[in-house]
Amino acid sequence: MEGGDHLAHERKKAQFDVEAMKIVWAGSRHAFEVSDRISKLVASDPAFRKDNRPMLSRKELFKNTLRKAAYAWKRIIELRLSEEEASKLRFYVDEPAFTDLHWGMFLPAIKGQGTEEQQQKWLPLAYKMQIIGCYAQTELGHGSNSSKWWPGGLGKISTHAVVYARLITDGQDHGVHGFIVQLRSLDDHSPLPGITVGDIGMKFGNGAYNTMDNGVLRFDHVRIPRDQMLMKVSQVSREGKYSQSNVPRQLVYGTMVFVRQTIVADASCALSRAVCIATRYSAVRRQFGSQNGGPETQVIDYKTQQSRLFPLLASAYAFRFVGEWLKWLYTDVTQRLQANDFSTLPEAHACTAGLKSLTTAATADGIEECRKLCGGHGYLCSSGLPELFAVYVPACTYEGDNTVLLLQVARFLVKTLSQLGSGKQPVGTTAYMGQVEHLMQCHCNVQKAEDWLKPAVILEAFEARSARMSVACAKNLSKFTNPEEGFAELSGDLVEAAIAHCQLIIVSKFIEKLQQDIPGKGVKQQLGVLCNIYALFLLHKHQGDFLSTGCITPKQAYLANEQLRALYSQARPNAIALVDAFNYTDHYLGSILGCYDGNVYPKLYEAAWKDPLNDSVVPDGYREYIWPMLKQQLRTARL
Ligand SMILES: CCCCCCCCCCCCCCCCC/C=C/C(=O)SCCNC(=O)CCNC(=O)[C@H](O)C(C)(C)COP(=O)(O)OP(=O)(O)OC[C@H]1O[C@@H](n2cnc3c(N)ncnc32)[C@H](O)[C@@H]1OP(=O)(O)O
Ligand SMILES: Cc1cc2nc3c(=O)[nH]c(=O)nc-3n(C[C@H](O)[C@H](O)[C@H](O)COP(=O)(O)OP(=O)(O)OC[C@H]3O[C@@H](n4cnc5c(N)ncnc54)[C@H](O)[C@@H]3O)c2cc1C
Repeated sequence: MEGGDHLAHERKKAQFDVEAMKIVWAGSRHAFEVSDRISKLVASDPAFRKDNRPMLSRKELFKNTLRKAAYAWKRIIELRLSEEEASKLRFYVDEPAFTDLHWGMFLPAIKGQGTEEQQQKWLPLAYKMQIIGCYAQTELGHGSNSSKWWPGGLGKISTHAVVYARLITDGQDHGVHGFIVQLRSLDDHSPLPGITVGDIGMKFGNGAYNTMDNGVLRFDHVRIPRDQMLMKVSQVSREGKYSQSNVPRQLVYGTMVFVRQTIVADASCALSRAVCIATRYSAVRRQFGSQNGGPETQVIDYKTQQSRLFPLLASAYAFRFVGEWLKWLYTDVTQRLQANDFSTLPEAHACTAGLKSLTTAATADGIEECRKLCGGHGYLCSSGLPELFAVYVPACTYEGDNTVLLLQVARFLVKTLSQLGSGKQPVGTTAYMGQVEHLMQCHCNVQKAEDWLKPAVILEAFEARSARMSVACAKNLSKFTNPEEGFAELSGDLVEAAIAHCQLIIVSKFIEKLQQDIPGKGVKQQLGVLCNIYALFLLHKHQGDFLSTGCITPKQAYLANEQLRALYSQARPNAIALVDAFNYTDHYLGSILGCYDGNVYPKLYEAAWKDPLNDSVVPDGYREYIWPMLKQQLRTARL
């Protein structure tokens, strides 16, 4: 079948209103309209072409990114795009660039940690891109005293950086503070005296994150004017006297709370993109199983394919909703901080750190699973999956290594439990710890598979598992005379307790979403199926935790799995429509396997001939290397 919509028969199977689901996915009608308009704007502009990325050398690739970034900025100004529209434009251009760090970290660091005066001086310059900044925290070695290593945008482009370094006055070390430092001349871009700066080299994958100039930076007797220390949290007077404002020191790390929150929202985008490709292709691909000469089976109909694919589809939706909630939490904590209420900062830190860790790990693994779900063709660059994986996977490391972040969550959980004794009632995402006595001894009430569809049953099982794992850690910790030693010794268990807590957050926010009014025929019902798939898939995957803590019985674990299989069958007819609801353009997906019309094979065939190797029938190098070898073989054969 040439042309036409090869997935039309699949789209007809949908049991819900896809247009209404698009609004739910986008967050609101307004968000949908902005996203739809900007995605089409980018897709229709040849200046944003990206299919040639894997073929370009590093220098060509980087220059191409600079061109795109400058062109995007020009379009933002010409079209008078709002901040929301501009960030959508960046999203659909789909190419990491120095501008990400400028807008995503340099500006927020000044906003969060600069005084009013400092903000007035630096923000207008940064907003007009008259200076370009990056965020320089990580070191080559360790200790905030060797070389900075990794900051994006630093290597070749940034004129300024917010540099994190130890502040020492009168011989006293006051710990790490942020400083605005000019790195390069605003006239000829050469590094200022005493500054050594450059790119750290090629990274994983062709194209991918190599559009970014991650950099190295060294200082040799560089003087930073006193008023360029970010002084909202602490100050140094003209006389060199150090003082602290009446705000928690942890605000120095506030930029990370902001960025981790955006990374969670971004995880749902990356995962949904991979899932969209794998789902469409699974409906197109047929392999084996034909009976009486009929067509072969669509691979999406294999239960094994469904049990690998549908939990990822459900996770994409789950991460979307938890990302939405996290955005609300971040806005709330920001408003509180402005009113000098710091009470929710530890929770915001724990939630952003933990959810960043969980969602990026699941997304990175999920993209790779989607590649495998597409069989051999998934390994072709034209599937879009290799580049997506290569560009995404560092999210497990940047903004805090995922294990290090889970240990931050574990500290927060242990602290929360220890405060129960003093009568402090836990709130927010740890409110369930207030019921710890009940959760330690409750019994799951599931008797038949359908009982697992009750939100209260699911929630109690996840709460009991999380509470019991945290309490077990706290009990074991109390056996150590040195708490830090105990924490180090038990860190493996603590990480698992943190994972259980974060999974509970994601499950509970999905359930809360379903309690809202959701318009559109069948939309809520489909989301209910996905929510149950997400929860029961986790329960099945981690059944060791649920069983060993006595939260469920082996029979109940068996029933959960039985229910999960039934849910996969319910999701099957809706699968294509559920990925159509992401509303991704073919340009954004960048994948032949995931193209909207499903016309995969002719496109794969055509794309192969565009590969530079096929420019000539006989390749370069044939005369030099192959021809002499063939001749040699001929001579040997005659002998
Ligand atoms: C108009 C155009 C628009 C265009 C728009 C374009 C927008 C584009 C947006 C793109 C978004 C950006 C893209 C991002 C790309 C990625 C770039 C990557 C950047 C980085 O990686 S930056 C470096 C990040 N580094 C880390 O994350 C290090 C991880 N380690 C930590 O986080 C450590 O905790 C620490 C280093 C911060 C501190 O360690 P330390 O040992 O000194 O302290 P503790 O861990 O013991 O903690 C002490 C107490 O402080 C609390 N804490 C820790 N961190 C935080 C925090 N962030 N917030 C609040 N509180 C925090 C702990 O809980 C401890 O508290 P306690 O009560 O004392 O126990
Ligand atoms: C693509 C990319 C972009 C980046 N962009 C920036 C940027 O713009 N600005 C910036 O400042 N930085 C940036 N970074 C650096 C990034 O923030 C760090 O790499 C990250 O925080 C991890 O730190 P590390 O590299 O020192 O890893 P390490 O801390 O050395 O981790 C190595 C291993 O040790 C383990 N480990 C470390 N500490 C502990 C512990 N306490 N307990 C148990 N296990 C532990 C980790 O789990 C990991 O397995 C970027 C990194 C990447 C890959």
